[in-house]
Amino acid sequence: MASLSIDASSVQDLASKNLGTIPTRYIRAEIDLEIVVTSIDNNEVPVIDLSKLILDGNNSGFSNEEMKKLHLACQEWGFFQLVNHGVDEEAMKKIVEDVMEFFELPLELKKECSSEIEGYGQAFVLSEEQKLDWGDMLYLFTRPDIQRNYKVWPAHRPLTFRESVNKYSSEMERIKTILVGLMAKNLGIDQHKFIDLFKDGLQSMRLNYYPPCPDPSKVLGISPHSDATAITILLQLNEVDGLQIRHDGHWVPVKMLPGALLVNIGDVVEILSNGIYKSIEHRVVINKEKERLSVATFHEAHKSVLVGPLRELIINNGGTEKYRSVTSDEFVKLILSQKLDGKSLLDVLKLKNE
Ligand SMILES: O=C(O)CCC(=O)C(=O)O
Ligand SMILES: [Fe+2]
Repeated sequence: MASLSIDASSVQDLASKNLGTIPTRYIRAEIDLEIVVTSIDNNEVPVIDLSKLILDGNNSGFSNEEMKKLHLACQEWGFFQLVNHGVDEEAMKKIVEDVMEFFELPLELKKECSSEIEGYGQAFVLSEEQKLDWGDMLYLFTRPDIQRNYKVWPAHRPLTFRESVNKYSSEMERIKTILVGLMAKNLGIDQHKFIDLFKDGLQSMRLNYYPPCPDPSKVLGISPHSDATAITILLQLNEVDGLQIRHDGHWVPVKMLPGALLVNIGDVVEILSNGIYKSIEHRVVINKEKERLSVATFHEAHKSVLVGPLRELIINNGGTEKYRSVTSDEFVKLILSQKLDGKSLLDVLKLKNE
């Protein structure tokens, strides 16, 4: 999402200039006050082993215990690390290499990918006063194919960029479908119907680059937010951690396991599930010495889906609907207006009848 109106320069470029002081637009006065939990028992993001949840012919490897763990993770954390996910290793390796290569390109070449909504730049820079995130991104619509706007994809280098994104994006689509099927099972609703809600939904990717910062305690890579999608699957490209998630009133740092994917429930699944699953606030903190890179793959529901609690889940919940229903067009409009006035989308849609 290149700047909608104001051109904030590349943070990567800014950071490379060894500035003595950090420009005030990046400095957050409030961060010091927040509590970060480091290593408290039971305060680690759940780890789910997907190989225990795949139904093979005779069901031999299937673990009900792992299913329960998944259900709890979606209810209480809104996040889980996924291991033994079976994503093609070559596809993982190639996306890592090509995204790294993209951000190493000279600024002029990266800027060729700038545009209004998609492309290279920063998220939603709407005013001169707005605090800025310490990070750059390349934001692309990746699926269905017809949504791709190759004008904002790198044209020449990395040479294999299109191929790598295509392969990785189809792997993410496959994993998303498996996961929503498992969630339906856990929610006690029809798996095929639930999977269909997300079939051919928009998939987009946000390639994130967070440069080191000489005073990391004063900046944020991404401000606290919940994802306005259905499901997000995140890949951290190097060993530098930085993601923190809200849990029990604290910020809990995620220690990414090598090769794992991090999955989180977005606002749409929170709403569809009538609040049984939670879309949790998260933010990114910055490292003093090292850059951090990640790829977030966002999966939306199909645009024909009404974003509102599913009838079966209202009934199971004592008949109380917790959110108002909106069409997907209205939902997109709300995302944009909520960015303008800084309100949480979930708060806007929550019904106050409890
Ligand atoms: O880089 C990360 O770890 C998180 C990125 C994120 O939250 C996002 O792109 O929405
Ligand atoms: Fe996010």
